[in-house]
Amino acid sequence: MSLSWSERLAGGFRKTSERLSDNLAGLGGATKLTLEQLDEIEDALIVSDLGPRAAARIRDKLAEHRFDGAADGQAIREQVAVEIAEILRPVAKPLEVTAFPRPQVILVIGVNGSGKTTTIAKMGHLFQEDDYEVMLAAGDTFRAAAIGQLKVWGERLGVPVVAGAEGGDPASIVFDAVKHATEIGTDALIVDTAGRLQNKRELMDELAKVRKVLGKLNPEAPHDVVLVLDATNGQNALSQIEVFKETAGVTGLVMTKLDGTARGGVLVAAAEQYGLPVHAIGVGEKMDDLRPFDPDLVARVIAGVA
Ligand SMILES: Nc1nc2c(ncn2[C@@H]2O[C@H](COP(=O)(O)OP(=O)(O)OP(=O)(O)O)[C@@H](O)[C@H]2O)c(=O)[nH]1
Repeated sequence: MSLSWSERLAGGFRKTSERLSDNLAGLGGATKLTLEQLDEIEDALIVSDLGPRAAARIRDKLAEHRFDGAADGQAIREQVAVEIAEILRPVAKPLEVTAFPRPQVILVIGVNGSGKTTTIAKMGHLFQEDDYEVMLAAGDTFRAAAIGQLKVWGERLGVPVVAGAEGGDPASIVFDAVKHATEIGTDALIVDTAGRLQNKRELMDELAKVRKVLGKLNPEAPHDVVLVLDATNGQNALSQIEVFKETAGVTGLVMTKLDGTARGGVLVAAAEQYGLPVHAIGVGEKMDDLRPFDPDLVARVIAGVA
């Protein structure tokens, strides 16, 4: 039996929400929380991957809160959901196609295996649902398999894929793709990049070259630099944001693999620490498994009150 969207989402945040619920159980009693209870809640939030900054902020808000009647575990979790939503709401921004002239050029970066290629296909599918014309570019020329994989997704979506040979120059592929997309009036051009972190200098040089070439055709491009993060990496996701922000000028995030054994709480830590837009979240390997990020639902799932 296939699981619903929110059931899968609950899976991805289970580690976070169960830990939080276990640690909040048995708390409460008065209309105001005691200092000791606030300490316990803050600790529970930290061990649930929300990070020290978000945990401290939520603690401060809870300290001011006067509960309606005696605060039990459920009431505390409800209030935690409200405070998490406050942190997440400002970063929830779907990727919008607004570029004029077309195309909107979206560079997609991320470490190998983060789900980058699959996410590109899923993003393309989301755009198609809104009646946008999509084109893909295989700028990850580092691995032949990556080019092949993108072509397969292109066929499934029924969209053109601009690709070159393995080891080819990504900047020239991107140039061809932008030129072609401009000529035929494609709305969104989504570019796969090698995005390897092993060699920062190489990555920076490659992206700088891609930007330079793009600028010749369209000074506004790339319009977006989207970093794909694997939620199963937990706190590592934060250090990836740090590095890619510096090397690639990330403008927004997509978090994938929020289905299996993810530690989704890290999304709250990322929102609090970096404030980068979260465009969408992925909860599976299929085409329609990427959805715009719903901050209120995610907050309630994390707090265990969804
Ligand atoms: N469970 C789950 N698996 C996913 C999700 N997104 C991607 N995957 C899987 O993760 C694996 C890696 O995905 P890719 O899209 O190939 O990742 P990539 O970052 O392009 O990897 P490279 O091509 O090696 O650089 C694949 O097996 C995908 O099916 C998701 O949201 N949930």
